[in-house]
Amino acid sequence: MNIVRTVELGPNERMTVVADKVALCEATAELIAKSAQEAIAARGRFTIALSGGSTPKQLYELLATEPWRDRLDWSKVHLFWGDERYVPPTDAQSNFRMTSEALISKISIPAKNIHRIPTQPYSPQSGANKYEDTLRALLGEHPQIDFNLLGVGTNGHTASLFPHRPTLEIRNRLVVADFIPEVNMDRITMTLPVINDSRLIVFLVSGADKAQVVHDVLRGPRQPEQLPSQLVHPAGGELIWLVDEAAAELVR
Ligand SMILES: O=C(O)C(O)[C@@H](O)[C@H](O)[C@H](O)COP(=O)(O)O
Repeated sequence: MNIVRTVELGPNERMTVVADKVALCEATAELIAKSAQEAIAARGRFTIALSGGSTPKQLYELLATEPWRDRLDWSKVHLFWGDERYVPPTDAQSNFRMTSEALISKISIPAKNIHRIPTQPYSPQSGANKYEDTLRALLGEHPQIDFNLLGVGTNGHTASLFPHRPTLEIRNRLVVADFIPEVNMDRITMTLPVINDSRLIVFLVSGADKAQVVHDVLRGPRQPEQLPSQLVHPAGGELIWLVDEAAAELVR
């Protein structure tokens, strides 16, 4: 991993800065491969929650090429999603569709290892309920996902936990649905307890347009209602902000 600098953010939390988006994807792929190896050795499988958005797409494409494709034992990898847009899986906005095109269609992974968030024909709320059941059935009452990949929006949202939404307060559900006025869409999202119980949480952030929000989340005053990403702190695991130089510019 070609690290430019590392910033300690707190116990079990750090920011790792790499040069650019290419280096960011390489570094994340390396982290995924290492976590997968450890999880499979310890527990026989690797569970990863994927995110949507433009940044991860390039990462998924990279994971589908050598050497990464062969380094991962896909038969023991279980794919989950941290959030989904409430659209059919064939829709251009679907996180599942994006991941399918970039990664799933190019690797050999058993269908039973792919756990997508249900959308239509279910309602948003029943899709969320069904996904919660899936998580409970596969991972128990208090799921500990091995690797939770997150992004941050320029407004501070992460997964589909948006500023000032009641979902930020929910502690007794694993998955919820929420209509997000600013994007005019229903979303289904893992809640903070699930995210924070993950063994490793990784924020993947790239580009100068993210520099201000990265600064505000990590160094600005605590205002979690405004900046939901400030609520992400591992309960017992580790948190890494993997950021390229342009996005890390304002954090010293
Ligand atoms: O489905 C989504 O849109 C997300 O999971 C979302 O939380 C995303 O991670 C951020 O909006 C950052 O997205 P970018 O990486 O595209 O900026």
